[in-house]
Amino acid sequence: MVSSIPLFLMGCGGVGRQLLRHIISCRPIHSKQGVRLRVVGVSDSKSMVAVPDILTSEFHDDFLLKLCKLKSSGASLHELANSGECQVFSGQEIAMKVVDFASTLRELSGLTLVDCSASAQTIAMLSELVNLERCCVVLANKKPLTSSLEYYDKLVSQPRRIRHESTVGAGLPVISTINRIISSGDPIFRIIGSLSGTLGYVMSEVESGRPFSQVVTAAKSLGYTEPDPRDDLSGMDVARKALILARLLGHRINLDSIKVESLYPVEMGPDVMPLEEFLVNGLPILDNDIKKRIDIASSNGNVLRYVCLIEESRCEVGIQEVAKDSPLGRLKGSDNVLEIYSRCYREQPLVIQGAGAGNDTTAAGVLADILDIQDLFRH
Ligand SMILES: NC(=O)C1=CN([C@@H]2O[C@H](COP(=O)(O)OP(=O)(O)OC[C@H]3O[C@@H](n4cnc5c(N)ncnc54)[C@H](OP(=O)(O)O)[C@@H]3O)[C@@H](O)[C@H]2O)C=CC1
Ligand SMILES: N[C@@H](CC=O)C(=O)O
Repeated sequence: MVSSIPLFLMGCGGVGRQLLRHIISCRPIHSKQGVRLRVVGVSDSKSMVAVPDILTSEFHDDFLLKLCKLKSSGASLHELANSGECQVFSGQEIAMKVVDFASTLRELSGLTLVDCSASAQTIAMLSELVNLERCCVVLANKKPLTSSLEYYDKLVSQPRRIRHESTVGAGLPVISTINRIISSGDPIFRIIGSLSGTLGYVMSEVESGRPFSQVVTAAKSLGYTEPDPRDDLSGMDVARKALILARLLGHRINLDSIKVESLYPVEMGPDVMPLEEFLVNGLPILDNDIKKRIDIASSNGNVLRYVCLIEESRCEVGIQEVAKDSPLGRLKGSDNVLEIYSRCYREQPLVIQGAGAGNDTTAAGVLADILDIQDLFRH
């Protein structure tokens, strides 16, 4: 018996495109597992392409590769309008069409909505659709889970139908591990770690002598940063991950209850300075300050790490001086590390460590999540 899983992908940037490539290259593995991933629609910030007949057709792999190539060149999906292989929608039509597809497919097979955008615009639609029978949601995007508690509650109200492993730790098994610990009745009382691939990479590279501005630019081209790297440098991206973990532990808090430390001043923020200007002129202004802070830590025999701490009612993220020879201090490159303390892991924490950012590992995490819900699509 084959599970045919219709997929709608929102966002075809670095992660979304890598997901499509993984889907194509894993076809033989999935076939052995009795699973067929049927991509029926893809959207970017302006347009959406969908198969001509949502009930029966799927995008061919050649079309998906063409789509990836087009998006890698910076073009809009709208340019596929004349290909004769898809329907194209834009603006308000997109959300209406997705809801329409989900309603049509719910009787037959269901639909998996995969959010690989970094947008808040997907939140309302996802939180409604997850409640539609046989509709599943897989997220790399952290924003749906870090907006209001009302949206959060709606999204997690169907736990079998939502997966979001890649929202924290990219491909690392963080969410599934915590869920297992919680389900076993083992109370988690402390989580501490370094949860930003970008900030981990930046700190360890600046330590080895490279200028901050150069390293941030490199992190962006390696696919570690958010679309606007200030989301990482402000600490907000880590704060979102901290909020996802804290809410998973049952803390009824919002983003604004988290103490966050930014690496740049407010006058360089997204509301004040255009991204291009920040990358070209803003970043180099920060080089000396960051180097000075790292040198001071080094003269104490320490290193700087951007640390996330969740403990009882405390939830904070910021720079800390840590011993070079500690689990956090030994981190290199884009690795994340997470220490979980619970009744069973009281003295020696359960430690999860590995690559915490990058298109490849993140897309792999998303794909594993999609496969994890395959049972819901078996007939
Ligand atoms: N990179 C990483 O290491 C990790 C990333 N993530 C998360 O994965 C997500 C994607 O990251 P990444 O691929 O690097 O980001 P990119 O900026 O490369 O891609 C974002 C994509 O989302 C599209 N988009 C924007 N708004 C919408 C919308 N309203 N509806 C549908 N699509 C939209 C963009 O469209 P357009 O092409 O038109 O601009 C673009 O294709 C982010 O939420 C990020 O936090 C999570 C873990 C790790
Ligand atoms: N920008 C993030 C990517 C993963 O969420 C990071 O640097 O960790």
